[in-house]
Amino acid sequence: MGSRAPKLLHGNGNRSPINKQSTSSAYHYSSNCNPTNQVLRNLPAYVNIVEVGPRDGLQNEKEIVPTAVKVQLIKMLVSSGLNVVEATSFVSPKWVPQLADAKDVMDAIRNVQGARFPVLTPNLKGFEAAISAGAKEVAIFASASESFSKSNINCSIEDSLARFTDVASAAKELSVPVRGYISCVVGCPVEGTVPPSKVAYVAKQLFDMGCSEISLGDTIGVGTPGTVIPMLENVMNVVPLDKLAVHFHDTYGQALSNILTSLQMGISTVDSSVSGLGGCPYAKGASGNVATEDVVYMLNGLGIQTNVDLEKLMLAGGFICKHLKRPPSSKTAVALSSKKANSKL
Ligand SMILES: CC(C)(COP(=O)([O-])OP(=O)([O-])OC[C@H]1O[C@@H](n2cnc3c(N)ncnc32)[C@H](O)[C@@H]1OP(=O)([O-])[O-])[C@@H](O)C(=O)NCCC(=O)NCCSC(=O)C[C@@](C)(O)CC(=O)[O-]
Repeated sequence: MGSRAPKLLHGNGNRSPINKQSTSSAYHYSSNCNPTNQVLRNLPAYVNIVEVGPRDGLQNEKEIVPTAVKVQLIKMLVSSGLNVVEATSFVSPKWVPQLADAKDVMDAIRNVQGARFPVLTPNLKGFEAAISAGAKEVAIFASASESFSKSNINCSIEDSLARFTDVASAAKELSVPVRGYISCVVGCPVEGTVPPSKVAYVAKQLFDMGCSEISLGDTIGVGTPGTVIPMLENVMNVVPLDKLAVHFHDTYGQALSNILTSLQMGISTVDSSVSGLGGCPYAKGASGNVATEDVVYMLNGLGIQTNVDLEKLMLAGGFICKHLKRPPSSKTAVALSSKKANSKL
């Protein structure tokens, strides 16, 4: 069913609006990529970045981040040009206390223009609360690993799919788009290797229930191109390529290579988290998401449009890291701050 032919090729024009990107030489080394190069020619001309920092990035933080700081972070991310910012989750506050202020966050960003603000909803209760709070898009989150499904949402994969069918039907009635996540697409902290066929099975279920996009999450960051390619091939056999996104954590430093591989296979939607914040509270040992700054830096280098101004994005990363009392941790922020420090010597 899924076509392997990439939709957006270098030099083929673009469906998405493109703002001016930062071209300051400190932030951007211009691309000399030849779009006819064999290796590069399947790359998309535009990559849609789904910024998950305010949700995935913060959900694991022990100290409660004040609502005003979350709202300021979201506003700074939007002003950097990111046009999809996952804002929060309508989950049980007992399970994820950090996001107990979901309604307040949504109230505060109600009038922010220029971006979509999807939110996570694990069940109908969460969906109804999200819609009452003004959410226009939601996301449901399944797993390809039985053990992770139980630890993350306290039910089996099949039970979760039944719950998500209810959410997807309620969303359809209101014409609310639903994103479907799948966790543990290559590995599970308990079960180890996850078979690609299992990921494809869950992906097909989510697609059939009406998900407009399916994000494939390497929750514990164990994937390499060697495991990501067969997983994507299996999923692409059952879900159209343009409905797929990738979501990599960077535990083993493989996230950017996995993203590049995914782009070469025709994916053009990538999740990432400002300053590499994140980690799932129910995936012990998993490190943060790939940093949005590093994704943008790589895409700039490849001459791929993103809409994102790297300089403004780094201000957002600096802002949240200052609040969390830790240095910005994207490779790009570290490199540019040491470059600045050296230039002052
Ligand atoms: C799914 C449940 C709710 C089941 O939790 P449960 O305890 O099995 O559910 P329950 O139906 O028995 O309800 C227990 C209590 O929670 C309440 N409740 C029930 N639902 C809600 C709701 N929506 N909002 C607020 N409250 C809710 C419910 O009202 C009740 O309250 P009580 O009577 O005890 O006072 C729970 O397990 C949960 O909230 N889990 C969320 C875990 C989570 O957010 N994990 C992180 C997100 S997934 C992720 O990060 C991975 C991803 C997406 O980024 C991709 C990747 O990297 O892999």
